[in-house]
Amino acid sequence: MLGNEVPVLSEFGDLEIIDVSDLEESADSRKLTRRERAEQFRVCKRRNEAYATMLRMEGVASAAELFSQQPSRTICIVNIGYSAEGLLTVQLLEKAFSRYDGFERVVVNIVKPYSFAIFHSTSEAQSAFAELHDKPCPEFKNKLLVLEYVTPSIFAQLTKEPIPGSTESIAETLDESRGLFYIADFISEQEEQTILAYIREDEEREISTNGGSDKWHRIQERYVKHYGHSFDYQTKHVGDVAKTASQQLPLWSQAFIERMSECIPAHTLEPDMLTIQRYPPGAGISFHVDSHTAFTDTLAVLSMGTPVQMDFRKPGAHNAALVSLDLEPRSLLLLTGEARYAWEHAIRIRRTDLVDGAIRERRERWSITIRKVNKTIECNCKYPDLCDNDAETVQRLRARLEYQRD
Ligand SMILES: O=C(O)CCC(=O)C(=O)O
Ligand SMILES: [Fe+2]
Repeated sequence: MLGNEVPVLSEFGDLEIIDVSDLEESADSRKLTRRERAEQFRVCKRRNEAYATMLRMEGVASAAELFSQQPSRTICIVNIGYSAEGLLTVQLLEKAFSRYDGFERVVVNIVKPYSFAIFHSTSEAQSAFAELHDKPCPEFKNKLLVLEYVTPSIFAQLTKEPIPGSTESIAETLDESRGLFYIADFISEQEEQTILAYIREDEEREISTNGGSDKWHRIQERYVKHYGHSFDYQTKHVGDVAKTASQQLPLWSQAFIERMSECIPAHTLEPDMLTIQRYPPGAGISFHVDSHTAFTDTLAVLSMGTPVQMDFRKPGAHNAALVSLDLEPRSLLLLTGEARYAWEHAIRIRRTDLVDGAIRERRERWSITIRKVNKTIECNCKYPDLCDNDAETVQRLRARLEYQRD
């Protein structure tokens, strides 16, 4: 068991992020076997990431702004929050902390991968801290808990507590007036089955004609396949043509693309790129805005299989408000204008969604995203927060385009 041998990463003043490669040289790690050392690297890396995520989400540059050097009755669990365990997180944390005298409650916010445990008194919190910090926690598969004392007044969720999964804290809404269109039952069940059968058929054909390999690419836990153009996940722009399943959109997509245009004529898309994504249960896509300079205004997402919750947030805001939208199978989502350019969207990586107070298990989901490539690689939107028009990578892509034109 590694226990206390794992280096402590948080130093006051500034957060000290340990370079995991330094561990190789440390006297302690030399006594460990290769396997133990690999495990130590992994734990250390995860811990670095947990601190960095918390700083980023709270919008602060240094750990000293978040954590208190003095013990307090409120403990932050830096590396456990609402995530893959979904609502269970609350119960598991309660189980872990309620073993100690003076435990009052845990606070978990559905948007945050960290959480808080509150005790009646500072001395009771200190006893729990001493027992739990940096120790394997049986409730979380023996993960080492990373704890810090905090002053509650600086965390919005400790002063005003949203119920996990509730939408009460939403300060803004997204609707048609802001460019979000949601059309339930855009295709019928029969059409959904037909499209899924075409997807399977294409895969079988690829395997038989490509010496046993298909055109799916794995991105984190999900699988993607591109038609028309491929996508480069580094540059967030059009990628290598060899990575497409075909340079044409599939024939079977024509009918629903036409229907899309009829549905909302003002947002006719004339798409030249189609991406199929397959999400096994628990998979998701992290918060992002589809590059402004890579694609034109309207983005369309057709959902199939199991329903899933999509979250939207405005970037940069301290304790960003979240808007959640349930994407039902067979629905079509259109993101245009403000909803497309000024909000980030994500599908959280977790196995359950909380919908109307009930836990819903996720099963397999497919989505088809339809876009038009922005040939100029330029954007002059009025939403600069998320605009990549001036990004160095984009300037380089534009320069290359001009060079090719000359
Ligand atoms: O799969 C989805 O529903 C959304 C996918 C998405 O946001 C994207 O590919 O940019
Ligand atoms: Fe997206």
